[in-house]
Amino acid sequence: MATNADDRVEIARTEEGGRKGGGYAVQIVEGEETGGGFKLNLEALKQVLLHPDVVNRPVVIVSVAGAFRKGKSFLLDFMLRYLQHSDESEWLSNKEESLVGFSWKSGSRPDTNGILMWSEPFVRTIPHTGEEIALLLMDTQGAFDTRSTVKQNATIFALSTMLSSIQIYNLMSQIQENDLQHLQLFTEYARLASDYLSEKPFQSLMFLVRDWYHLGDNKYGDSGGGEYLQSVLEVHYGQQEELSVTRKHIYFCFDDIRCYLMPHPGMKVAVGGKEFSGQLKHIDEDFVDHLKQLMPTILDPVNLVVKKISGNVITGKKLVHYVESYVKIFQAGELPEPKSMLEATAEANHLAAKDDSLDSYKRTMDEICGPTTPFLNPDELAVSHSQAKEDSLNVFKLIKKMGGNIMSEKYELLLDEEIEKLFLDYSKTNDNKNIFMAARTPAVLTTIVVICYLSSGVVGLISGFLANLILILLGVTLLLLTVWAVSRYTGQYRDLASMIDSLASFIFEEAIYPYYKSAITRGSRTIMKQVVKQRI
Ligand SMILES: Nc1nc2c(ncn2[C@@H]2O[C@H](COP(=O)(O)OP(=O)(O)OP(=O)(O)O)[C@@H](O)[C@H]2O)c(=O)[nH]1
Ligand SMILES: [Mg+2]
Repeated sequence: MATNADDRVEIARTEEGGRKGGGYAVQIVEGEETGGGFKLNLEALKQVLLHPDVVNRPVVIVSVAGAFRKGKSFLLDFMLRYLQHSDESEWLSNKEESLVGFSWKSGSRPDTNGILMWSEPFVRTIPHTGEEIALLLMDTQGAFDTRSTVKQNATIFALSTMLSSIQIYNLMSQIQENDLQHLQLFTEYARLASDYLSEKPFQSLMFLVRDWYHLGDNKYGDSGGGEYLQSVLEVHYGQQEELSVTRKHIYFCFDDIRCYLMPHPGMKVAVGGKEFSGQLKHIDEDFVDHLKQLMPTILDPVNLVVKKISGNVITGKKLVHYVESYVKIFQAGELPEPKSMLEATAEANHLAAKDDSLDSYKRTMDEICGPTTPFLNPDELAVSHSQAKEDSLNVFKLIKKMGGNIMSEKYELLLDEEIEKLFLDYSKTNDNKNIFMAARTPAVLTTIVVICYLSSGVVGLISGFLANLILILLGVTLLLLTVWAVSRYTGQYRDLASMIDSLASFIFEEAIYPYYKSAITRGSRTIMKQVVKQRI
């Protein structure tokens, strides 16, 4: 029973046998076969949410999510049957009827793809407010199947949590710590996407534990579930921080959290087979009895929770816009990539190793050229840097890390880059300690002032205009020198002082230093010639 819209199973509209209504599963979100993405089927979404019974009515959306192959769609089809019967005593009376609606199947291969909604809404009246609402059912792709990435699983779970007002977290046998961790990861992803970081973002959550065996601990049903949930989600003094953080996060995310413990449905249901198509005659009585109790616990109008976003009641029409914008957020690639446990641990290992190695480099370099040490010859500094870098890379290699060579190479490159950046800072600090370097700007500017002053006198004999120009240059240079001195003294206008430093460096490198060098060379040549002459 595939769930593609092309070969969907349709329930023909009927008023007979106590069952009223029909419909079929509509694919709202479709997972892509390759590339790991998914796409929104806007027309299908509008078909459900702009249905005349839904468009202007507040909606209640009941979603079932959780790991794959755990009877989610099977359960939803019982919800459908319950909702399509007006008489509660009758809905489970036909023992031969096949279970139809959302596609379900036995076997080990995943079935449901993306997110589906039932095409027909159920209009109900909330007793205490008298409000008429449209109830919609939502089926989701099972998480952790062999074809989906962590991101796809997180996206499907997050989207169904963001869109539903009652999320049923379907689990097998018990609630395990990894189930809570996944719920934390997925709801955190949903919280990021919905931007509701400071308020309770989601409404009702029900842990539905299938195949509950531990009757000695807790009884089946709502009250047994409540006690069990309390023991699992308890936050107490002395609890390890990691465990209490997960629990606090879950409590924070939902307005209301419940749990229901379901009995095993019997081997015919669990194993499946050709003659089993969901008929009640093959299902254990205990399970059927609890279906009778579970359905009103979730679907009785007294227990329905109207969909609200930021405190505002959401109608079908409004929900279309929310779905569109939520899907865009997930597709835009702006959210951080959710990681598998191994990936996250390996990344944390590598980050810690990189930080330790960087610290080792900093310690060595601080000893050699830290703020309290005197100026060091730049060539010697470069040699010390190479040695410290090599030692630091060795520290990184020696630390045991999870994640393999490819990840290590990536972080080694990062470490290398960060060390080189640090070296630039160390070089700059070292240069600043050189008093000749520090005096370069005032020396260059004073030289220009003196040259201008002397040359203006000589040039004044030939041209008054040129002499005036030189005096203007002298004035400007004096002004720059004053600004530079004030900035260096007061620590203000540092950008301006840096610009003057750069200008002075440029003049020194391009105009003064070449003359100075050639003068020195010429001078030494003359001295050498005189020495040679004297010797001859
Ligand atoms: N053990 C056990 N099996 C169940 C239960 N309910 C349904 N099943 C069986 O589980 C199998 C899978 O049912 P589905 O409803 O297709 O499961 P699903 O979680 O929707 O699976 P995916 O769509 O692949 O995620 C079927 O063989 C059902 O008969 C249950 O409560 N306990
Ligand atoms: Mg399914």
